[in-house]
Amino acid sequence: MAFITRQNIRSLSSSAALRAAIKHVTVIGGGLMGAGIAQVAASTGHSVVLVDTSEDILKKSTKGIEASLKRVAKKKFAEKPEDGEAFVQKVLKNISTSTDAVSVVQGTDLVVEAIVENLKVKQDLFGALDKAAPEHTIFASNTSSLPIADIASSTARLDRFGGLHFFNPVPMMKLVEVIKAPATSQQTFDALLEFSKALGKHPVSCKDTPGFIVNRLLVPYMLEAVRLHERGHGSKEDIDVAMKLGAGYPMGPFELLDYVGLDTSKFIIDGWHEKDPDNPLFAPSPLLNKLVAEGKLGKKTAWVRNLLQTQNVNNSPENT
Ligand SMILES: CCCCCCCCCCCCC[C@H](O)CC(=O)SCCNC(=O)CCNC(=O)[C@H](O)C(C)(C)COP(=O)(O)OP(=O)(O)OC[C@H]1O[C@@H](n2cnc3c(N)ncnc32)[C@H](O)[C@@H]1OP(=O)(O)O
Ligand SMILES: NC(=O)c1ccc[n+]([C@@H]2O[C@H](COP(=O)([O-])OP(=O)(O)OC[C@H]3O[C@@H](n4cnc5c(N)ncnc54)[C@H](O)[C@@H]3O)[C@@H](O)[C@H]2O)c1
Repeated sequence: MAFITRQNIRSLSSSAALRAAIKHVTVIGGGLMGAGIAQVAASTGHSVVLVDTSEDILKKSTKGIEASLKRVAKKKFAEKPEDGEAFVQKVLKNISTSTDAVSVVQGTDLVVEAIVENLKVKQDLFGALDKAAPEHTIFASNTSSLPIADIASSTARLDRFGGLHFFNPVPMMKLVEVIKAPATSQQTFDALLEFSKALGKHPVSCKDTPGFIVNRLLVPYMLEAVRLHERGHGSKEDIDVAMKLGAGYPMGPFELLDYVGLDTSKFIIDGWHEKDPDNPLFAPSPLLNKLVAEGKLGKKTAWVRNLLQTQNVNNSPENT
């Protein structure tokens, strides 16, 4: 039987407090991933504040969440559509929005960051939030490819910082990679595992290594598909069909690239190329660079185009 000391009572109670505490979640970034994370957290009874840089973006995010919730409700409440509508309204009530991350983190238990895949931008954000958030608040990044320890280095809460890597589309994909950086405390890691389970997801434990588990395998596969096509060894369509019918993947690599977003994919490989410049797999792709420069980002381009039209910012032909 273990002796109960003042110290382990303190650590047990703070561990329980961390676990019990995640009720209020701030999701930063209302794009593809942030909107999905906010939706799933709100659907599982968490109170969520979704933050982005403009009211217009937040309006689009909320509309996207409502549309996705309706798809979920249609299936879940097939027999009683009126219960489905009540479910959608109840979940939406759990979500509020803001353009001021620093002020909203003052009342939050967990921050999940899902902004652009750029180390400096993420560090700046967390550096500012660290000064405003309460002691107990856990910070987590949804980064696809950046080391969690590098992002956390702009804060003074290395023990309360981890990775929560969700998959796209968040409402459908069951996996969450929970990343324990060298300084992440066991309490924080456990709290993130518990939170993932509370969302109805299946967490796996990851070390803070490049690409964690999924992207360490997926990114080289997708890059190899692009290289295969660049060598003229297969059309995009044939490669997609081959991987769907031959390997049983739900989407081919080009379809998935389009779904993930070409900008995010470019950020990922540019970052890996910088770290491993002699690896030909990570060499820049002129085609990818051209498409991103033209604002052709894949499936989300339609979303961005709608947004620009709403804002009436730029309807020039190169943006259409
Ligand atoms: C040289 C330069 C090249 C650069 C290459 C570098 C590449 C690097 C890229 C790495 C990217 C990493 C990104 C990230 O870190 C990790 C990821 O997220 S990877 C992506 C993981 N996701 C997938 O692999 C998705 C695979 N696809 C699927 O599982 C399915 O296709 C789907 C998305 C679930 C859709 O299913 P389908 O059957 O195809 O289509 P349906 O439309 O019929 O949908 C089925 C069912 O699902 C419901 N549904 C779908 N989406 C949503 C949603 N958003 N919300 C709610 N519900 C949804 C839909 O209603 C259907 O329901 P049903 O009708 O069946 O009741
Ligand atoms: N796209 C994917 O399939 C996928 C999957 C898993 C993880 N991720 C990771 O999730 C993160 C977000 O990816 P995404 O696809 O949702 O990108 P996205 O471009 O769809 O959305 C990013 C959002 O963040 C907002 N934003 C940027 N800077 C901000 C700031 N300082 N404060 C508040 N909001 C800000 C943007 O306005 C945008 O709405 C990235 O780190 C990406 O690597 C992406």
